Amino acid sequence: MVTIEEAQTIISNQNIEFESELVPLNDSLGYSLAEDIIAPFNIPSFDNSAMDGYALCGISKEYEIVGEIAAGDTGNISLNNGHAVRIFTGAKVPENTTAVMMQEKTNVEGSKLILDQEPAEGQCIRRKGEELQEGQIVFEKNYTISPAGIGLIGSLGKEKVRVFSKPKINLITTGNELIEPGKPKQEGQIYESNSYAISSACEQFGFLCQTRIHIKDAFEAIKKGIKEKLEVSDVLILCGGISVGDYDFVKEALEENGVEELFYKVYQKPGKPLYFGKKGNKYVFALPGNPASSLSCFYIYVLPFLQKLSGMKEVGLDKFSLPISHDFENKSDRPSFLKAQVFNNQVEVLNGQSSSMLHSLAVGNALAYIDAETRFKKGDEISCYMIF
Ligand SMILES: Nc1nc2c(c(=O)[nH]1)N[C@H]1C(S)=C(S)[C@@H](COP(=O)(O)OP(=O)(O)OC[C@H]3O[C@@H](n4cnc5c(N)ncnc54)[C@H](O)[C@@H]3O)O[C@H]1N2
Ligand code: MOO
Repeated sequence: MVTIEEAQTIISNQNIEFESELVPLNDSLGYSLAEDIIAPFNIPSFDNSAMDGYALCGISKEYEIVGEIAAGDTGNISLNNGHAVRIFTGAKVPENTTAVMMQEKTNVEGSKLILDQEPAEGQCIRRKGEELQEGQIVFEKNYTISPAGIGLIGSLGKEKVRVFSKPKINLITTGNELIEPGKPKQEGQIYESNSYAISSACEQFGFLCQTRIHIKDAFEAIKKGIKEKLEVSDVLILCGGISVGDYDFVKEALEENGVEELFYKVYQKPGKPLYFGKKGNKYVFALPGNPASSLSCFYIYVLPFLQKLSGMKEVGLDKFSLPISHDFENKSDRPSFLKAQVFNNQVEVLNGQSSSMLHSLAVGNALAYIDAETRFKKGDEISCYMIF
């Protein structure tokens, strides 16, 4: 049995052999860069107008309009003192432009342009290189690509980016009592639901569970399933059958497949029988079958590991310390992750904390971490991991 901190340290200390791939920019959201992105040219790459209006040469209140430049025009026009050209947002400003005046502050009389006020030098001009200079590092390796990041990389003219590959994940659920939703249910059976919760939690954070299979509580079948799925996985997630019952075959089946145990059992509630192991550069999490245990363990242990494997710098759920909105006593002798709701900068620990109960996890948005046998008074600060 290890502590929560020990388990987290074992997970985060794994030496990872990172793989990278070239992906189309459009598919790169949520991936982490496997190389620095360097600006191949200045952004903006030419001085351009920030407004629809007039490019002006010299400081005055009256100008002669001598032409027009639209966005995308490539011509090289040069202005003389007292001249103005009609210009539009994003269009290249002519040489010798002193300033741009937005059209709302101008009056046109024939070819004369009359301003409400004199322009300030340089106003409404976006200068070449003011955002990024050629050769500058735009994003460092390990940057996780956001929508704005995709936009900026696109503006550098790149159509593909080299990113760290995301882990290949497969999921095995076990248990004789479990049947697929949609099928008729007999007394003593329950619907299999953990695979839905875990695979969608993967998706929530940009990971894909390649396959989900279900195996009955039969040692040989579980052993065979692990062998097959381990071959095609970077991370194999099992769910159920990891405790100490006569039909809990997962740990032994992992051993027989040559998986080395990195830890088994964490002093926590829920999720005590959590298992983590490895075979070569493949990793296995065996999550306890109780629905709230498996999903909590996914969030606290599996997610940061998947993110680490994907080359992310910041891993794990967002964590905040917030005041609790009511008195609370954790009666458990184990440190606990409690289903909670963060609202208006306060934390409410929800009813229905049993490891088998998903409703509180489904309507809540956080896991509140509380030490064993601890009392909280309303207003005391409590650590919250945000799950949504
Ligand atoms: N004698 C002991 N018994 C148990 C201990 C213990 O220390 N000593 N630990 C308890 C704790 S804590 C947990 S958590 C569970 C975990 O057990 P398993 O990982 O072996 O899970 P199962 O027994 O297979 O299932 C537990 C529970 O969850 C339901 N389940 C399982 N898989 C699914 C699924 N895919 N979808 C929906 N529900 C699922 C299953 O029907 C059981 O009700 O062990 C305690 N026992
Ligand atoms: O640790 Mo178990 O997950 O309490 O039910």
